[in-house]
Amino acid sequence: MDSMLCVFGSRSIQSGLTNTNNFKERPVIFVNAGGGAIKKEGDINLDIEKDCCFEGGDVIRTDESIINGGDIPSVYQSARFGTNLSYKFNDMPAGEYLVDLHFAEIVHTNGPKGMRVFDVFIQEEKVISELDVYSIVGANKPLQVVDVRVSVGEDGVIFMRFDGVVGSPIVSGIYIKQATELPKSSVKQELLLCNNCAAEVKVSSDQNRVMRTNSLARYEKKIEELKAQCQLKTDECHEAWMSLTAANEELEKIRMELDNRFFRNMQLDQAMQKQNAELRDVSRRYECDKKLWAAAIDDFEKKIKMMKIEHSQLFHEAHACANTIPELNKMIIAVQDIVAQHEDLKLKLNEEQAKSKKLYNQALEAKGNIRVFCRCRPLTKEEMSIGCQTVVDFSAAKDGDLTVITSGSTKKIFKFDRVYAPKDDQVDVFADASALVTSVLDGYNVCIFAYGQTGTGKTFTMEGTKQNRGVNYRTLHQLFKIAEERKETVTYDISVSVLEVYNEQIRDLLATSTATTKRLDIKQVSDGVQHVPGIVEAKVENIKQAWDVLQAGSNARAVGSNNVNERSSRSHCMLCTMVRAKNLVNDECTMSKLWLVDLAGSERLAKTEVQGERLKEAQNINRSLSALGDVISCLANKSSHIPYRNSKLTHLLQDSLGGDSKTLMLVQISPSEHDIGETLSSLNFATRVRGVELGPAKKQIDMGELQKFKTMLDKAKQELRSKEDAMRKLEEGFQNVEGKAKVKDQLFKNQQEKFNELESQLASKTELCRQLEKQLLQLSEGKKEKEEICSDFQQKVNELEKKLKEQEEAASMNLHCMVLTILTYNINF
Ligand SMILES: Nc1ncnc2c1ncn2[C@@H]1O[C@H](COP(=O)(O)OP(=O)(O)OP(=O)(O)O)[C@@H](O)[C@H]1O
Repeated sequence: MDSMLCVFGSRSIQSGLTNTNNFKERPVIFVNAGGGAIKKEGDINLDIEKDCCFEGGDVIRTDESIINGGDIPSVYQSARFGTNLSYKFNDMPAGEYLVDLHFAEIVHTNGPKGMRVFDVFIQEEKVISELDVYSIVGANKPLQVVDVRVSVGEDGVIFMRFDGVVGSPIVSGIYIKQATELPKSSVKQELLLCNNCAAEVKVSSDQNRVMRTNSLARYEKKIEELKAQCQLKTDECHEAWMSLTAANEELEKIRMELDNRFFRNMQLDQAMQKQNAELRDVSRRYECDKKLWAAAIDDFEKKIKMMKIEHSQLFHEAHACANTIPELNKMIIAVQDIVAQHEDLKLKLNEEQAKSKKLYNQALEAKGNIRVFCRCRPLTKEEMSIGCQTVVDFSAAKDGDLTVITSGSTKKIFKFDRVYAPKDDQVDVFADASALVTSVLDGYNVCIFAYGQTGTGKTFTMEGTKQNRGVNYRTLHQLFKIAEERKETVTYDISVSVLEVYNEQIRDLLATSTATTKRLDIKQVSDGVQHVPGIVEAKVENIKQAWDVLQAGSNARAVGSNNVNERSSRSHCMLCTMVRAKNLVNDECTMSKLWLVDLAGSERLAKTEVQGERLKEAQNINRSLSALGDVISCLANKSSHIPYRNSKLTHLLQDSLGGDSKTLMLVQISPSEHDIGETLSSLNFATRVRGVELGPAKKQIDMGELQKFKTMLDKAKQELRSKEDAMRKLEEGFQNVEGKAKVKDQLFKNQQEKFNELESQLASKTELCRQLEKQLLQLSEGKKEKEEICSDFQQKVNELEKKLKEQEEAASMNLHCMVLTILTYNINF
């Protein structure tokens, strides 16, 4: 505060107005700036006037209490403030006065310092310089500047001016009092040192004051100049500072750039390391692969060598083969000869087969196309139990003679193709009948039928029992057996039908139940071939299938009657086997039929006493059997008309009776004396058939001729067999040669394919090797490029670092110079 006081003798007090302010000393005026008048009270013997004599400024008041406000704190609760503020007291008697100025900061009570700074001039002399009340005492606290000596001249004016340095000046009170005259002795003599001669000069206070004022003015002027210089230097400093900041910023930028470069460099380093690692890996793999390839190539080369050797071997073999071509040609010619021979032999075979067939047929025909066998059953248990006598003698059965004791010693002799005694079994019967099976397969129609009285064994002979099969089973078995044997040269298509003729009606025993009632007729489909339209023809491929079908037919027959035997004796059971053959050698096709017929009991012929249904049955059986006899008789007599159509039986058998067809009649008889009538009847019927049909001429066939035929047949068969053997051997030889040639050919082909495959593999591997080498080259080039880029970067980074260092040094030099300049300036100052 004291540094702010510009007038000698003035002082400051940091508290409010008190009695100590010497009010008794001739007060002139006390103005309450910005406030009203305050009357003297208590100890204070002072009238304070309301604000007056001012020019400019505004009034401000506060209710805040004034700390250390003294005896009249209200003086500080009001103030005048503002720019261009001044007070002018007129009519003051000339003389010396003391002025007390009272201040309090009641506006900017919360600071900060420097908000209000001002100078105070009295009589145009600065008495207070840059006063900041707040910075000295704070807010709402009084500050007094007292005893500012003022001289009033003749004009009687005291003029006070408040000049703001920062903000507007403020004042709370102005106290003007008359100063006592200072005694002369009290005028203090001061000594001043002469600048020129260094002598001490005595000067009075007033003189000193004037000098001080003058030197103050000089100093102030000097200060102004220094201030201007300082401002200049500050500006320079600012500029230097700004350039330093710019340099720093530039430096920062460069540092950042450097960092970025460094970072990128690091990244590049990493990438390079990675690539180096990859490259190393690739190189390593390349080396491994190279080794593998080298091994593979070695291997391939070895294989190629081997293959070349094989190739040359094959080449030689091929040459050898080529050399053997003439031999091969010879062989081909030989084979062609063989083939020609084979064809010739085939032709001959055909001829021989035809001949054989013809001979066989002739042999059979020699035996007779219609043959009659007679079979006698044994006495039944019942017959034996009642002591029945046998009336049949088989002592000459071997020659086909049969003697029947008719009454007493009367005997009747019958002659047949074969006579079977009761002891003869099914095998014996079939042994003679089996020849006909071959004829069926050769394309001839065959008819085997059993004729005889009921209970004489017709069904036994034809069907037999499960343990002892009859003609039907054995014939079919033989049929399939021969067909199987001939399958290389002939294919057979076999089907069977089962029929029943009862009361002149045909019933299909294989048909379904609804069709059973359907009336069936016989139609001629082609020359002499009879057919029953709508009849079931079951295709069979083996004996089992055929037998199953026949059994199904037998079962169906049983459905028609409660008693099978009863029914069987009153109807004709007819099995028809159709054989369609195709000769694979000459493509000849044939179709033949085998009829196996179990006729109704013949005793009905004689019994005329029956009535009704039985009579009708008997008449029908009678008619059909005599029609059969008539047909056979006419055939034997070679009549122009054969009455086939007189019965369903003969009509059905039309294509199997007569012509080239073979017929075998099995006459079944009973040995019992009780059946002698029926036996003689059957034998007479059979004799009529046989006798008429064969006739004495045919029967007396020349046995020598027959033997000749047989020998010829055997010879032909023998020749055929040997030719067939030779043929087979030739064929085998040819096939052998052909097979060998094929094997060699295939071997050569395989080797060639293998060689080609290996060659293509080698080519692809070489290509792969080439591509990998190229890739490796590219990778090494890439690596080189990247290395170059990296070294470039490194160089740039080095350059930048260098530059940065230089810039840093330059900046620090600049800064150093500036600091030196400022320091020099300050020192000078
Ligand atoms: N050669 C034989 N050996 C043994 N038993 C036989 C012989 N022939 C027939 N029999 C027996 O005689 C009986 C009658 O035979 P089967 O039924 O075959 O006669 P059939 O002539 O067919 O009679 P039907 O005309 O009534 O059909 C059967 O029990 C049969 O076993």
